[in-house]
Amino acid sequence: MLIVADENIPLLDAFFQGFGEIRRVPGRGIDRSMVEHADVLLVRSVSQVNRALLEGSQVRFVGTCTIGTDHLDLDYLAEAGIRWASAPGCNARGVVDYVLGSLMTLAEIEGADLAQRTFGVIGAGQVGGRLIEVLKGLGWTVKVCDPPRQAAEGGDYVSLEQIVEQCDVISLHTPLTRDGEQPTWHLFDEQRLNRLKPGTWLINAARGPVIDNSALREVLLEREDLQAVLDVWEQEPTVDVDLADLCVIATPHIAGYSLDGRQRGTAQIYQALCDFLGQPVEVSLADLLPRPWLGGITLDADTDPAWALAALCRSVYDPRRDDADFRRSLIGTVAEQRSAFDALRKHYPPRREIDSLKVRIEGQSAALQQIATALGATAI
Ligand SMILES: NC(=O)c1ccc[n+]([C@@H]2O[C@H](COP(=O)([O-])OP(=O)(O)OC[C@H]3O[C@@H](n4cnc5c(N)ncnc54)[C@H](O)[C@@H]3O)[C@@H](O)[C@H]2O)c1
Ligand SMILES: O=C(O)[C@H](O)[C@H](O)COP(=O)(O)O
Repeated sequence: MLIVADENIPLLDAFFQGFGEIRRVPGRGIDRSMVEHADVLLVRSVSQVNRALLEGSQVRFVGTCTIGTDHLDLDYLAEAGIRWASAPGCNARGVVDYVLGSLMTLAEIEGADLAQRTFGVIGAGQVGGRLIEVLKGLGWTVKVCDPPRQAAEGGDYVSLEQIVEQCDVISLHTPLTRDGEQPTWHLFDEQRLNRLKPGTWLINAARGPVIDNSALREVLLEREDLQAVLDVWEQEPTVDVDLADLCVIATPHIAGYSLDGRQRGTAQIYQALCDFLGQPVEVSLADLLPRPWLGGITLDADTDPAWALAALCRSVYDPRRDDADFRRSLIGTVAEQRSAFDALRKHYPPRREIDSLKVRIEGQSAALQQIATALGATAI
């Protein structure tokens, strides 16, 4: 069996060498000649998987080691009888850590009390759902907009307009969709961006085109009260440098790049391939994932809760370094910037998720206990 795989998928040998030959290819430059003799194609979000790539090939299984599936032409895969799998939720915690780290930075820059802000989460799936749990666990006010979920299950949801009118912080966690009843392409267009409350913080770690990037650039130029955090870009790896300059935090699509999340994505696709081939699952991620790096943090019961929250979040992930690295890369020609975007992602320094953090509180403090529990840290 020939497996053609994006060279940036971690643990390829550990999970897939038992199936046959693994041929590594550059994900962004993948073409027909590279896949025509493959039985299995393993990709990440930078490969467009469609008729143009696969027609005439012998590929029977496509696995994307990512949450997002907008780079797969699912209609074509169904029509061609090609089985596909993604890795739902694999790096959701990493994205939550990114949003939390960004909030700590925004609060510091703006001198804001996060507990006094109203949070709006758009999309309550794997990422948004976990984020909502953390924000509510911290005792903060959260409004949620997810029309598809609302239609399917009912529940305590608000409209997009209510989010725009009532929330001080808006975090986007929808898939990128262009069709259907609730398309998310340019969900935040010029009109909607202009209606944001004064002083709104807008965070996008979903997919770039969920916000009309040109409109956002113009609105940010006009309205200095707004603050934007962007991890994803409409034309990535090409970045609108003027827009990046106007953002408080700008990063090269690394929100979900925790070591745990990336390895979990590979493990999920390995399991899906075993299922497709009717083979037993023999390799376990638990045997491969490094032990947590941060043994534990001890907080004295008198620690100021706001300080403790920022310290815990930042001990896990602080986006300021990624922001600085990214801004340094936004020089030279567009071609140089595009390859720098990919290089920052390819050589991304490993980081762990907050789930692996252990917290011990010396003495009794309900406030600190609430923070540790909300973050998902393990009590020791
Ligand atoms: N930046 C990163 O590194 C990174 C990492 C992981 C995931 N992502 C992206 O984050 C997004 C969310 O991922 P997820 O795993 O939570 O997806 P998910 O499919 O689990 O959840 C998405 C939710 O959005 C809802 N939704 C769909 N259309 C909507 C609309 N018009 N308005 C409001 N809600 C809508 C769905 O009903 C669903 O509940 C995806 O775009 C994914 O590709 C980015
Ligand atoms: O969809 C996802 O899982 C994320 O956006 C993922 O982090 C993208 O990473 P890439 O596949 O581009 O390496």
